Parts: sequence; structure tokens; C-alpha cells
Amino acid sequence: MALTLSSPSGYHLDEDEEVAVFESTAAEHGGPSRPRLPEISVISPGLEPRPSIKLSVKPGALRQGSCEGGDKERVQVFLRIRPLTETESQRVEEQGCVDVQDEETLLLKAPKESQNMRTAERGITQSMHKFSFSKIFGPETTQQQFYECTMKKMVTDVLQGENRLLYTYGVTNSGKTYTIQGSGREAGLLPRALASLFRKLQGRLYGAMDLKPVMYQDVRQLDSGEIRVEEIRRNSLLKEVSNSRRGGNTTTWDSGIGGLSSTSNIVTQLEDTDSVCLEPDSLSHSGATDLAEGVQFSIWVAFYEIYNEFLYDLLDASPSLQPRKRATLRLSDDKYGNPYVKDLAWIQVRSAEEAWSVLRAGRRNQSFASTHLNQNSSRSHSIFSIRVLHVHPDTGSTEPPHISELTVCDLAGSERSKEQRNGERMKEANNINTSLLTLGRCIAALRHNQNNKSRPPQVVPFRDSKMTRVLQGFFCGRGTSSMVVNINPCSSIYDETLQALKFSAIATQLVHGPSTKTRVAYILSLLREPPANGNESTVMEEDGDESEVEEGDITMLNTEALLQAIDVLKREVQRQRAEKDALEANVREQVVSEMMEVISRMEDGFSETLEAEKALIEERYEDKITNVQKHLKKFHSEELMERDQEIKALSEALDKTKAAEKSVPHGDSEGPRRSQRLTSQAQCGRLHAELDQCRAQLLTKLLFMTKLKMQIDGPGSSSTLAAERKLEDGQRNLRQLRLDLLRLGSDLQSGERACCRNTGGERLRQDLAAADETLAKQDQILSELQNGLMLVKADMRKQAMSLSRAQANMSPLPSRGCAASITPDPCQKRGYEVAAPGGAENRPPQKRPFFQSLFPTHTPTRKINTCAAEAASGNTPYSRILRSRQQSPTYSPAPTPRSLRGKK
Ligand SMILES: Nc1ncnc2c1ncn2[C@@H]1O[C@H](COP(=O)(O)OP(=O)(O)OP(=O)(O)O)[C@@H](O)[C@H]1O
Repeated sequence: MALTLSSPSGYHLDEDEEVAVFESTAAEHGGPSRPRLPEISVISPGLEPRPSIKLSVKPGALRQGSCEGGDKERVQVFLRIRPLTETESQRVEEQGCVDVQDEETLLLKAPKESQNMRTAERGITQSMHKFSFSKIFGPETTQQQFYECTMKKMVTDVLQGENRLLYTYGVTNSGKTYTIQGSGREAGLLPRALASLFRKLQGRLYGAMDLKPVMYQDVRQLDSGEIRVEEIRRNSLLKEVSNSRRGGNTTTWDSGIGGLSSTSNIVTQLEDTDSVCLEPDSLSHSGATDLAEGVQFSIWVAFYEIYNEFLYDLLDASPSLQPRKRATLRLSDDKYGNPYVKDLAWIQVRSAEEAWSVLRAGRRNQSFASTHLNQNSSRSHSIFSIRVLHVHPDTGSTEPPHISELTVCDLAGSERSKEQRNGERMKEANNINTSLLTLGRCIAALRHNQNNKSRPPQVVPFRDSKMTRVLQGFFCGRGTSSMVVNINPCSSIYDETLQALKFSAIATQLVHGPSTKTRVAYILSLLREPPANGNESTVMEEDGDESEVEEGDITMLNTEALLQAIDVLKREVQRQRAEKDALEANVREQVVSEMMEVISRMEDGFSETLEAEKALIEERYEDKITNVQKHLKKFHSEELMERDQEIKALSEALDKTKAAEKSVPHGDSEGPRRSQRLTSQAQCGRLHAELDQCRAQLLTKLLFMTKLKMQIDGPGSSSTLAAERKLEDGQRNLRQLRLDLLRLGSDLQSGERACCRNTGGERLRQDLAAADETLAKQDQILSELQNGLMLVKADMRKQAMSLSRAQANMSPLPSRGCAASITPDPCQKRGYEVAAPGGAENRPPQKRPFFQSLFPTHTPTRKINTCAAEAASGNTPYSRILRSRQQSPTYSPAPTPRSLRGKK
């Protein structure tokens, strides 16, 4: 099952290629239809799948002696795992995340805290990755063993006229510089290669300086003056090295870019001796090389670095001028479009020691700095080139000597630029990462071109960085390249290690192919039909003017060819544009996905913080609520206690009042209201009885009056009619009075009940006030009724008087006996017939005691009683009004309590 993972390290891959690079071990298991990630991503160098490999082959099981193997056509990629330092072991960095399964297979297992594990947990990637290499070297591998298996053969090849490149790639602090240069007595690949080279060339060295390598891969015949200049330069450099070693001088350069960042006063890791420190038996294994007969070899070396995308010559030291700004070097193309470093110092060396001295001189100028991961971190890509001129001194040939080259490149370590706090370090890290990314893109494009021969070739972006441009030739058929991937087994840098290994996985796909055309050479090849199969230089070969051909001159082409070239270039531009667009889209996509990852990490962080804060706030508020509850409880219990005390006090006061009421039955108005109501109830009853009695009397009187009227006047007498009307009014008033009294009684009873039920002081007071009000109204009604009654009685008296007068007037009339037979006048019995209108005896019997007992201290009642007395006497304004109203034709009886209530 082919995986559709994003391409490693951000290099563009098309689908077919992904199939070749990423294979899944889950394919054999025939997984479910729903796509799911396999447990292990297998990143294989071969196009054919490897058989499954048993796990847990210990690193010690690697065959250290065997260095053969791997496809010769394929670019060799070696993996070297460095041992953990003591400090790292103490930090428990060893978590088994790097597992060597056999000498070609490595299994990476993501540690728990790694980013890879987090993405694996979300199902985006796998947590285990399998990589294959040409050969894996474990932590116990010695420098000698590593040299034997990697570079030894290269030295031989170079002496036989081949071009070879070896470069190290890896995360910072993974052992690249250690591998190339060595440390202490553990000399690295480069010193070993130099020692081996001179050992092989014993007796075959060409000592003269008249032939010098120039430009891309040319040789120049020097004249005597030039030879002298070269000798001076060489001697001064070697002298300077020996002087500085004796005097312990250090050199400080100003890079001119961002202040002092290129310093050589860092303690060199190499032993400061005149000879390369090698094990006694190391050269004995070098073996004899089949060198061509009659050929002598002139060895020239150059050492330069690419720092922040600027080229610096490390052998261009002028002590007299220090400190000074270092001169930057320029990259140029020769007439075939091959790049070379212009004005680079090539120094002829005649022994391993001299080469060693030159190397040390260059190291002093190299840019090192202390970073958070490495105390002595290379901040630049350093390139050491050995050019071997194959000279035929005896033949007298005019042909320039053949030239072969061995280049060793110690790339700066990839790292997270954000880890760098220092601005200069961050800039360096950015530049390092950019150039390494370009290298990755170049390798990916080369592999694409090799794997997709039918498709139009991709432009390899060598020109996007200085480093790729310098090394371009080795990827384009000038020679072969080998890659050493250094890794550090620390779990804390697992994610960076994984990226480095993914990068190398692409390199393992490369095969050494024919040259890829670039620039002028490429254009020329496009113009030739059919392509010139490697003889493209023939067009330009006749041009002897170096200054013209140096940058690649195509102006000598005729117009037709130039127009053709323009068309070709137009098409090329369009294709490149499309490619760049695709690349940009890819980069954008990756940036977005990375941003999304960062955002999701931030989200996780925020939600964690939010949860923590929520919990904290909840805890705080729970505490607050508990406190408030406690205080409220306390407050309420205090309140309740106070209320209880108040109730107690009130009930005591009530008890006291009741007791006082009992003891004082007729207290003042503030006193025992309940007894008043009881008394009033009794009085109402009595009043009711009295009224009934009055009514009976009135009825009797009415009958008597009716009889008298019938007897005296006969029907239709006006005075009798008025009396009848008044009597009817009186009756109506009396009925109303009875009803009101009944209502009063029930009100009093309900008031009494309410009084008993309600224990609240305030409510009691309100009810009492309402009862008082009702009593006052009833008093008023009663007094009105009384007045009405008195008026009726006064009318009756008048009637009685008029009757007696009528009787007196009728005395001459017969039937005195008849009169005697008439029922005696009840008024006479009571003495009404002689009573003066204002006499006290005219008052209704028992009236005063009733009101006095009902409202003993009530002033209005007394007033009413007084008024009633006055009314009875007929002297009060009210009686006068009544009289006037009685006389008026619109007279109506006094308002009843019901009508009063209705008005309210
Ligand atoms: N195989 C090894 N055996 C013992 N020590 C090693 C080995 N590889 C590396 N080291 C030690 O690890 C440390 C870091 O190595 P080195 O400086 O070569 O890393 P680097 O990859 O060049 O780092 P940078 O990219 O930052 O320059 C050094 O102290 C070195 O001595």
C-alpha cells in the first residue's frame, strides 16, 4: 500500500516517487478498506522491497570488518551513531529510540515526549520509522574502522583519476566534525585521507610548482614569476602556522556581516603537533594502489567555508592586517557553465605534514561558536579540496595534465533556529537550514530526473544556495558523492534526527548518472540536435581567450542559433515558473500544516491553562460560597433568636394586656379592646332586643293610630298620612338598623377570631385599628339610627299629642265610654302625653346605659350621645335640619350604614 505522507524534510515528491520511498509493512496484512496508517513507515533505499527483518539485532552484531556491499551505481549513504556523553547518559537521554536492526537497517522509535509521538497519537504519522543505509556504524565504531569502510577507497579512486565527494549531514552536535577532522588522537577522515594519499604517492610526487589547478577543473601553466608568488604564499602560510603554534597566537576575524562571529581562538580539537596522529597500524592497511606508469602527482589543497551564504578563504591569512574584514570570494562559471570559486587560494603540499599544517591553519579561521547544544559548533559549511594533477613529465606532451579531486565537506548541523536566543546564532541557523533545504531539493530533483526519464526533467535548484552550487559538479556526473549521516541517539533531539534521516532517505535513492546540463552547457546541449553525448564542449573549445570564456560566452553563436536559444530559454522560463509555482504551493501547504500544528499545540496549551484556571476559580468561589453560607447561617440564627425574643416579649405583653383586660373590664381607649368588642356584642344583642320591642310597640301604636284615624278623620286625612309615612320610614330604618347590627355582630366575631389567631404584633395592631374604625362607623350609624328613632318617637309623641288634642276636641262627641273602651294609650302609660318636648324623661328607655356601656370612654360617642340628647330636645342643629328636611318635599330618610359603606 502506497502512503501519501508529506515528503520528508519538505522536499517536493510526486506520487510515483512516494510509492518508491514510502512503503508500508501493513500492505501484506491486507488492512481494512478504510485507509489507516501502518505502524511503521519503511523508508527504503532500494526500489525493490526488502524482505522483512527480525528486530533487536544489537549494534555489536554489526560486521565491522566488512566494507563491501551496496550497489556501486547508487550513491552511498553511511550512517554513524555517536556514543552518548557522560552528561547525556546522566540525563537519561538513552531511551532506546535508535535501534540498529542490522548493518543496513535502522528502526527509530519515537520517545513519549517527542513531537513525532504527539502527531502519531493523533493518527497523522507513525511513531516508528525504518530506514535503510549502505552501512550503519554504531557508537563503538572507531575512526580507523570508519575510515577503512568509507574513505579509503575514495583516496584510491582519486589517485586513479576519479573525482570524489564526501559530505557529512546531521543535526548539530551529532559528530560531523569529529568524523571529518577527529578529536585529540582520534584523527578523522580527512587527516587519515591525507596521510594515506602521501603514503601511496611516495616517490611519485611532482615537486615543481609550474602547474596549478584553476577554475572548475583546469590546469594552468605558471611562469617563473607566478611560481615565485605561489612559493611565497605557501611558505608564508606554513611559516605562520608554525609561528602561531609556537607563540600560541590566535586570529580574530571580523566577518563584516554581523560583528565578530568568526573566531579562531576556540581551542582546536586536533592535537597541535606536526604530524597527523594515527594509530601505528592505520597506514599499513592502506594497501598498494595501482598508479599509472610514468605519471607523477602534484597535490594542491584549498580550504574555504560558506558562512551566512558568503564564501571565505580559510587559507587567506594575513597576520599583519588583522583584525580586518575577511574578503569574500565570488562564485563564477567557466565557459561550460561549471561553477568554481574565483580567486580561491590553492596551496601545493608535498607531504602529509604540510597538508596537515594547512588544514590546521584553515581551522583557525573557521567559524565556530558555542550553541546550546554544542560548545564548539561549526557555524559554516567547510570544504577541504584536494586536487591531484596527473603529470606526465617525461612524455613532453603539450596536453594539460589530467586533474582529479577529493572534496570533503563538513556541513553545518541542522537545528531549530528558534532554539537560538542570540540574534547572530539565529541568523546563522536560518542560513544553515536554508542551504541544507536547498541541498535536499537538489537531491530530490535529481532523483526525480533519474526515475522519470520519460518526463521533462526538473531543474535542479543548485543555484539557490552557494553550497549546492559549489558541490554541483559532483552531483552532475563530474564524479561520485558519498554521504555520511551522523546522528546523536539522544531522545531530546529525536524529532530533528528523524528529519535528518528522512532527508538522507532521499539521497539513498540517487544513482550516479550522467551529467545534468546547467546554464550555458545546458542551453548548448538543447541547441544541438541530437545531443552531443558529453561532447558539448567542442563548440567552445577553440576559444583561447580565458577572460571571455570564463563566465561562459554564447555570443559567438549565429543569429539563428541565438533565436533558437531564446525560444528554448523562453520555454525553459515558463516551465521553471510553473515549477516554482508548484513548489511555492507545496511550501505554503507545508507552512500551513506546520502552523496548524503549532496552533493546535497552542490550543492544547490554552485549553489546559483554561481548565487549570477554571478549577482554581471554582475552588475559590466554592470557598467564598462556603464562607457566605456560614455567615448567612450565623446571621439568620441571630435574627431568629432576636425574633424569638421579640415574639416572647410580645406574647408576654399580650398576656399582660389580657390579664390587665381581665382585671380592668372598662379600661380607657388604649386598654382592653377585646372586652369592649365582647361588651359591644352583648350590647348589640340587647339593642336588637330593644329594637324588636320598639318595633312591636310601633306596630301596636300604628294599629292604634290607624284605628283612631279611621275613627276621627276617616280615610284621606293629610296629617295621618304624614304620620303613616314617617312610621313607614321609621320601620325601614329600623329594619336597616337590625341588619347593620347583625353585620356588626358578625364583624365583631370575625375580628375576635382574627385577634385570637394572629400573634404578629403589627398585624394585631392593624386588625385592632380596622376594628376601631368599624366600631367608629357603627357608632356613627347607631347614633344616626338613634336620632332617627328619636325623631320617630318625637313624631309619635306629636301624633299622640295631636290625638289627645283631637280627643279633647272630640270630648263633646258621644261615647266617652266608648273612649273608655278604647285601649289605653301606651304613651300615656309611660307619661308621654304630658312630657315636655325637651325633658329627660323623653329619652328612650335604656338608651343611655347601652351606649355608655358600649363606648364608655369614646369621646365621639359621648358627643353623639350629647347630640342625641340635644336632638331629642329638638335644639340641636341636626334636629333642626331633620325637621327642615322632614318638612321639605324631597325628604329622604337618614343614610343607612350600607349606603355609607357604598360611598366609601
Ligand atoms: N563517534 C564519536 N565518538 C566519541 N565522541 C564523539 C563521536 N562523535 C562525536 N563525538 C563528540 O561529540 C561532540 C560533538 O561532535 P561534533 O562537534 O563533531 O558535532 P557536529 O555535528 O560537528 O556539531 P556542529 O554541527 O554543531 O558543528 C564532540 O565533543 C565530539 O568529540
